[in-house]
Amino acid sequence: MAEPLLLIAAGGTGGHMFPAQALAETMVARGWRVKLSTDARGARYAGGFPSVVPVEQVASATFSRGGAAAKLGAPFVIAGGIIGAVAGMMRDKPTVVVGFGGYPTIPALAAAVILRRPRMIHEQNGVLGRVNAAFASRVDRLACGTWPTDLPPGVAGEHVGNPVRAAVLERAGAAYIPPGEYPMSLLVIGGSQGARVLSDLVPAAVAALPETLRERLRVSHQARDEDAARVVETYATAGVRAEVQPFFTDIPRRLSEAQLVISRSGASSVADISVIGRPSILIPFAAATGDHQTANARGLVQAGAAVMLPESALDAAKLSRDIAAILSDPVRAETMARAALAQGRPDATDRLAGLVETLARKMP
Ligand SMILES: CC(=O)N[C@H]1[C@@H](OP(=O)(O)OP(=O)(O)OC[C@H]2O[C@@H](n3ccc(=O)[nH]c3=O)[C@H](O)[C@@H]2O)O[C@H](CO)[C@@H](O)[C@@H]1O
Repeated sequence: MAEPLLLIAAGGTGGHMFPAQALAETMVARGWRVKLSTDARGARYAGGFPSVVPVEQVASATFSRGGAAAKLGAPFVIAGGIIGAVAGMMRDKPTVVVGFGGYPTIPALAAAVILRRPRMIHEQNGVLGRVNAAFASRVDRLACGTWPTDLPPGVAGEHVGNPVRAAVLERAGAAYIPPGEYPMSLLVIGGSQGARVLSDLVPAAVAALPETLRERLRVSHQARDEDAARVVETYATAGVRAEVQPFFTDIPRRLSEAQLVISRSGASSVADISVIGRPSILIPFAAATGDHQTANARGLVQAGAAVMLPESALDAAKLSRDIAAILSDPVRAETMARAALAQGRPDATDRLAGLVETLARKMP
């Protein structure tokens, strides 16, 4: 008998593609054949998938970007995509279909509904994205990366967690050194694109810290290129040692060395902070769809692992007080670190793979 086939459908952002890649790697290792369905944007990330995974490109269609013509044409592009996906699915007969969110997942999920193939969704955020919400009641399983996740009435989700990178897993639960009378590390990250608000507020907040704290601080600050010069200058004027980069490629190490993390609450950032287990101040991106970054932060906040500061009510003075409160209280910082670790799901990929295999076993 041929190996079972998993069809993975994922949209064009890193936020959807990275967890999809983690599942692909695990299923290939478990002896499955895997196929990826994505659009041109997503295909840019396909190089990270195992080389045995063929990529089927669907036409991009979105209602949220582009001009009026693109939006008017989107239903036709999607309908064409569904017809193509039905034909492909009749030929390939995938054992299971998994969608990771984004418009490019519509053809594969719709074809799976039409042809009654076993199907599931993985939602990374604490609020369902538009496409995942549309299919939530039409799939066999709904796996959630964030917990709790806001779900429509009558829809049940299962918490599996968000897959994290192998380099993060290597430092899962690394020993935490609480703040003290020695050099301390503060990590400031804004997600894959960086975040201007953190460059506006954090250096000024750090500059306003009591001198005894300031002189012991070592800051790693992710700043967009256009913001870097003023960030560097504010830290230098305050006499604070800081390393400023547009993207740190060694985040797992910096996270594990940090006494405190200040971050946006994108799904993977929250997952990384939890799996390694560090105290954090989270500043959700207010314009995210359905305010999902606030929902992403909720689990850590409710567990006492993080302080959430909404951007609308935030200034450098308030942020400075919150940083000082955590860095001056090693017992609290250590409790927060432990609470973060308890929220981590280092086994997220395995749990997701387990759900796929359970669905496959239910096949007639
Ligand atoms: C602005 C926006 O809409 N962002 C969305 C985007 O997040 P976005 O892709 O910005 O952010 P995520 O937090 O999900 O992932 C960022 C990843 O980059 C890493 N990192 C960060 C900084 C750095 O210097 N180096 C580094 O390696 C983080 O540790 C993390 O692993 O997709 C996520 C998943 O759907 C959503 O939750 C976010 O709301």
